[in-house]
Amino acid sequence: MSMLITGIGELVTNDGTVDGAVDDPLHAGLGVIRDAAVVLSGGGEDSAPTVEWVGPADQAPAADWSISLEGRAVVPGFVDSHSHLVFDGDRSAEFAARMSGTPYDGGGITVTVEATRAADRPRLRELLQQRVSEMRSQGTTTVEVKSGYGLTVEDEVKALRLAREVTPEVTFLGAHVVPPEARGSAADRAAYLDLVVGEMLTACAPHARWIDVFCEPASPHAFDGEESRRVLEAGRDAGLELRVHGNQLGHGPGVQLAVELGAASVDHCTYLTDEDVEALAGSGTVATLLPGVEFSTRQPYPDARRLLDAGVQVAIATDCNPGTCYSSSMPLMIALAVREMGMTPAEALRAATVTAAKALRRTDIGRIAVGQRADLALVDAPSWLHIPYRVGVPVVRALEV
Ligand SMILES: N=CN[C@@H](CCC(=O)O)C(=O)O
Ligand SMILES: [Zn+2]
Repeated sequence: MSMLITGIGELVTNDGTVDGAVDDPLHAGLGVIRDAAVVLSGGGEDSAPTVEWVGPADQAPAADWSISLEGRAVVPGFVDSHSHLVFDGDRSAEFAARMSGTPYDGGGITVTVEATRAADRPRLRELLQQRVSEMRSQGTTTVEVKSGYGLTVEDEVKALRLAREVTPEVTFLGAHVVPPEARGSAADRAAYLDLVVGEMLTACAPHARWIDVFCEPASPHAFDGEESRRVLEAGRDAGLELRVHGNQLGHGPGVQLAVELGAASVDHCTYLTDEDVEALAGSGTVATLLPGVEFSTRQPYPDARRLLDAGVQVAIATDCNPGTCYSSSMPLMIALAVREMGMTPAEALRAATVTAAKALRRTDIGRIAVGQRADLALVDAPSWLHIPYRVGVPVVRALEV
């Protein structure tokens, strides 16, 4: 079966070479076609529909079905490459305290660990599914989901198996923080790290694609450079691909380690030296910025302009989690990237789609081109620019095909 979607006022393809693309700096790199159409085909039990044709509406081929979007815009579905959706518990009071000056140091993660351990599987599944559907309703069609609020072998496996029900982009984050029961002494901390790279990794690796570590010497609860290296190397040896939480709370070794070990992405990047920027620019590692975190912790925003001008590949993601950013909204992240981090609207949209796909090493999403997955988001407006322009207004949602 094929479906023709026509009447698209503005189609963002993220393919700058596409025939008929608008030549205008406002849309630079987006491959925008006006008065466009796409044809989608396939889809069934085991395979997602794909894009079969893209171009001006007046050249569109016939298809089995046809709908008109009556001048609305279409963009590639957002790729949210960083989230922590498997959790229970409430930390809204922590947010309120931060708004009046209490700094974030990662300590509140323990509150979520306790609540998540206490929640049964159906409860966690329900919460996870609600959060994923909240994301779809704001245009996100791919999401990465981390464990990291279990921190026992059993609880980490439970989180990963649940995450796998909603996405293939599943990340083992046993090295999120040292759990409360292992904070008594240096020996307890070392034993926890042994567990993470030993029995926990063995049990978790079959359920995950990625391994991540909170590399943050500025937090007493997270991991330093050598500990992080150990986690990442063990994960790599177990067949997992690498991602890093780094340079969130202060300068540190996260970025250099991520680049050295060939991680797909290093996320946060709030505090960077010139050497960090230079290392990222010469690497295949994407810098994923999480502006909702700075919004919700009152930290300074990362300088996206500095990274882009140096030639770094920059993605943006929500980091949706109960501590540093309980927002699932990629449109909000785009607006913050534009307003607070020096990105143009076009750069921010690419960061939320095609570059975020790179942060997940995915080539089948993030663009609207022949052969790509048919992951589209519908903008209830004549231009994609309404995404940051109408901040806080639900103008974009995943297109159900
Ligand atoms: N920084 C580490 N982890 C999360 C926060 C987790 C939490 O506070 O619950 C983050 O990405 O910001
Ligand atoms: Zn995170």
